[in-house]
Amino acid sequence: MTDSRIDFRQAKFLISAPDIAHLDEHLPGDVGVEIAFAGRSNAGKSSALNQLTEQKNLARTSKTPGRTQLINVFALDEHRRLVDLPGYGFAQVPLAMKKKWQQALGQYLQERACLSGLVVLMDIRHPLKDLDMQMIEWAVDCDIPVLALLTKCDKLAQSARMKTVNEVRKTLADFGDGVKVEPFSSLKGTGKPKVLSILNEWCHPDWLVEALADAEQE
Ligand SMILES: Nc1nc2c(ncn2[C@@H]2O[C@H](COP(=O)(O)OP(=O)(O)OP(=O)(O)O)[C@@H](O)[C@H]2O)c(=O)[nH]1
Repeated sequence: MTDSRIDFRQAKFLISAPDIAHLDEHLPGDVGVEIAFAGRSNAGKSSALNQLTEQKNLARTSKTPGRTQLINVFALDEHRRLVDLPGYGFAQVPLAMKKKWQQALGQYLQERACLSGLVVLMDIRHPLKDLDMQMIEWAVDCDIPVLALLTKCDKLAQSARMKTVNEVRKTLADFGDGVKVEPFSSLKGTGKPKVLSILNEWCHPDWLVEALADAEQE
């Protein structure tokens, strides 16, 4: 079957890269589908990746913000990958180091042709900071679908959670259908089926489904 659901539990660590030149050197090429996870330091990227793949230690989590400093790539299958990007917006690191990570992040986002979907993770208690908005706007400009994931939703009561979700949906509504907003908790698994369904859809762009069907027929 070419259009079956992706089993995200099969994710395997592939490579940690300081920049995309390193990715180009060590991966078969800028081909297939990559889904990237971006967000402010400490937004919960690594925890979300671990929850979505049901692996405790796939991505390294930390109480210390700014821990994810490299582009970490995980293979889902031969054609699809998940990418944990360096966290942005954390002030308390040496400027030179910060510059280097942000450069790697910008370069990945601008140059990686196989980038097929961007998950922008934001702590539900502090959503839509300037850098988050820049990230979302940039992806929309590049026609890349976005999932704004409001993390740590277990920290808010249901009513406060839905209030924030609705406010963020309202703010991002102008961007159209290409931007979705969902609450998520890595701790409780809240929102997981919805997120997996969106990621699964991104993993099946028409061009890839058609190419795989053609290859199967040959
Ligand atoms: N309560 C709660 N805490 C969470 C959740 N997700 C992450 N955390 C906590 O938030 C902190 C940061 O989580 P990480 O997953 O390491 O965040 P990150 O975005 O990968 O961080 P960087 O490495 O700085 O980029 C850790 O202490 C996690 O345990 C969640 O859903 N609920």
